[in-house]
Amino acid sequence: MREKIVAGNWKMNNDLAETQALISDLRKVLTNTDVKVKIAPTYVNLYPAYETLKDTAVEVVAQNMHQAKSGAYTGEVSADMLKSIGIQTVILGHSERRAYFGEDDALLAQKVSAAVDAGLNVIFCFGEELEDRKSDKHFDLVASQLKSGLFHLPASAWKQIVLAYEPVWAIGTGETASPEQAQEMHEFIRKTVAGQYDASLADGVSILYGGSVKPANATEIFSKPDVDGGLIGGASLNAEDFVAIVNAF
Ligand SMILES: O=C[C@H](O)COP(=O)(O)O
Repeated sequence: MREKIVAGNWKMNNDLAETQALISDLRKVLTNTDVKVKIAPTYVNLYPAYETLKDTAVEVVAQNMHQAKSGAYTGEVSADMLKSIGIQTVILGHSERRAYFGEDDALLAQKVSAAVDAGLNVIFCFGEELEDRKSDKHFDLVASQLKSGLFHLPASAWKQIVLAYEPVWAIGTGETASPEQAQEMHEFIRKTVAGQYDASLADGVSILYGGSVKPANATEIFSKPDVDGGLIGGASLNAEDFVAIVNAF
C-alpha cells in the first residue's frame, strides 16, 4: 500500500527564528496521523529542525545534495553529511534546481544514484513547461525525465523513491493543474513506471502533485486515485494553510 504524503518545501525562506516558530505552530495542530508529513527547511536550519522534530511523526528532509561523497566542492553538502545529522530523505530534480542551477538529466541521475547508494530516500521532481503542454509534448517530456533520472535504478531501489509531478507553469503562479490534468498525468506516470519495471512496483510508488496546492484546491486534487499527496511550496510557509492541506486527505 503506497503512502500518503504531504511535504512542505520551504525553499529559501525562513531564518532560524522563523523556522522554529513555524515548527512550533505545526506541532500544536498536526493531528492527521494517516498522512506522512515532511518539511524541507534550508540547509542551515536542517539540524535544529531535525532536533526539534526527531521524536515526532514529522520528517525533516533536505532540499538538495551534491553527487560526490566528499571533496573540494565549495558550498556543497553530501548525502553522508545529511545522514550524519539524521536526515533520511532528499528532494532532487526540483524545477528551480534545473532552471537556475543548470541541473540536467545526466547530473540528476548521478545525484539519484548517490542518494540511493547512501541509503537516502529521494523525492524526485519533474514536470513540463507551459510550452511543452501547449505543443502537446508534456507526456513525452515527463517520460523522458523519468527515464533519464530514474530508470537506471534497479527495481530494489524503488522503495527509496517518491515521485513528485510538478508542472512548471503551476509552481508559485497560483495556477494549478486541474484535478483531471493531475490525474491524467499521474496515471501516465504510473503506467510508464510499470512499463519499465512492473505493475506491482508502480502501484507501490507514491506520486505527489506540486504546483499552487492550497487549502481550497487540495481536497479535490488529493481525491484522484493516482494522486498520493502533495509537494507544497508557498502554502507550506503558513502553518494554518499547511495543516489544512494535510487534513484535506
Ligand atoms: O516544491 C514545491 C513546488 O515548487 C510548489 O510550489 P508552490 O506550491 O508554491 O506552487
